[in-house]
Amino acid sequence: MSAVTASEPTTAASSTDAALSVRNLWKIFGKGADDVIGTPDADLSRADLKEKTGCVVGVKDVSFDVAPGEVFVVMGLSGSGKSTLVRCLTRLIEPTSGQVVIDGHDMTKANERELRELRRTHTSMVFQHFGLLPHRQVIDNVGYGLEIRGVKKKERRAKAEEIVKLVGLSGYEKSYPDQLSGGMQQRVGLARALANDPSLLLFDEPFSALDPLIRRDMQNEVIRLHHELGKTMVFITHDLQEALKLGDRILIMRDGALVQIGTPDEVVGAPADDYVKDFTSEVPKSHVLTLKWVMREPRPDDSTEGPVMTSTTIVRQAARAALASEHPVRVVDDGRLVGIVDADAILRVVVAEEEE
Ligand SMILES: Nc1ncnc2c1ncn2[C@@H]1O[C@H](COP(=O)(O)OP(=O)(O)OP(=O)(O)O)[C@@H](O)[C@H]1O
Repeated sequence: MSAVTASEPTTAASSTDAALSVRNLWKIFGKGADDVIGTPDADLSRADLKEKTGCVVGVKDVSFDVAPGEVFVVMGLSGSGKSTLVRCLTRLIEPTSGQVVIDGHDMTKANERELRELRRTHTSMVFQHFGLLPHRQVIDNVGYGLEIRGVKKKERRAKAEEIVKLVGLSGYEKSYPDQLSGGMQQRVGLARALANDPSLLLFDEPFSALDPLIRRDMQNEVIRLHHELGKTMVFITHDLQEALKLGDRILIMRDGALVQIGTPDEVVGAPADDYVKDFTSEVPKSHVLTLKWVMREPRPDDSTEGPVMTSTTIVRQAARAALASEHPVRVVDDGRLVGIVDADAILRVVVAEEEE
């Protein structure tokens, strides 16, 4: 693409104001795991390390920050380390080394008691297999976390009822989990996570077991809840479409290591390597790429009469107006002309898509 792609990779929050800050996180499974980090063995590939020491790398020296209110997606193939990573954040799996800070609290330094408290008050997790209590009604499943925290029954009920309504389960308060469909059970899972009012919501492939249509509904539900509540979310998935749909930014993992972090359009527009390129090859580019990826430098002889759009406009949304105009699109950010998009540039993205 003859595009002006000059832009800094999206900046994450600096570690001081981040909702979640992860530094040099490692998880190595197996005997002698503690002795690997800091030695040349740590640089071996996952397969070579396993052959030499019997240890398996789950997470390999991963660092990133998540900004407050951000939806941060972690994706990768099966075995790439996503579940291990998300479990290390709250030390459901004990990291081998590294630092995890949630809302200014160093999870990795906390003692057992502090850790339990931090988990309860700052995080909630939504699992693939719901993890609901079968002998409890919906309302009591939703209020369970509050009960553990010692919240009085009346207050618990009121909060649970409010959240049940929020996730669209009104009328099902007295149902038991096995009386609900998979999608509804996962709504209960979501409600239970939200009832704790965590600052960080963790999702571990929550919709993987659902039918495609229900899955789409639930993704939309997450988007809606995010708009309403603005919670910081870390969302694990192996599905790129899901990652692109939900993520403000996406972290791509392979063999435990971080391969790329970027916004959806960065991952699709400038894949870091062939692994990411393979993932993104099937993605309809016009649905993800923004004008930033197809614009060229302005020239003095450019028409000043074309439609004006921002560089973050998705190509598909720009296409109709761009193609209907006799003049090229003027890309203007903060009152400044930053680029020009010719009809050709739009067509190249759309046509390339049809050829794939
Ligand atoms: N308890 C364990 N002991 C040894 N190896 C483990 C353990 N748990 C995970 N692993 C290994 O760590 C690597 C990462 O696994 P993990 O489950 O985190 O990947 P994933 O990306 O979440 O995969 P999936 O999508 O299949 O759940 C894999 O090679 C796995 O076999």
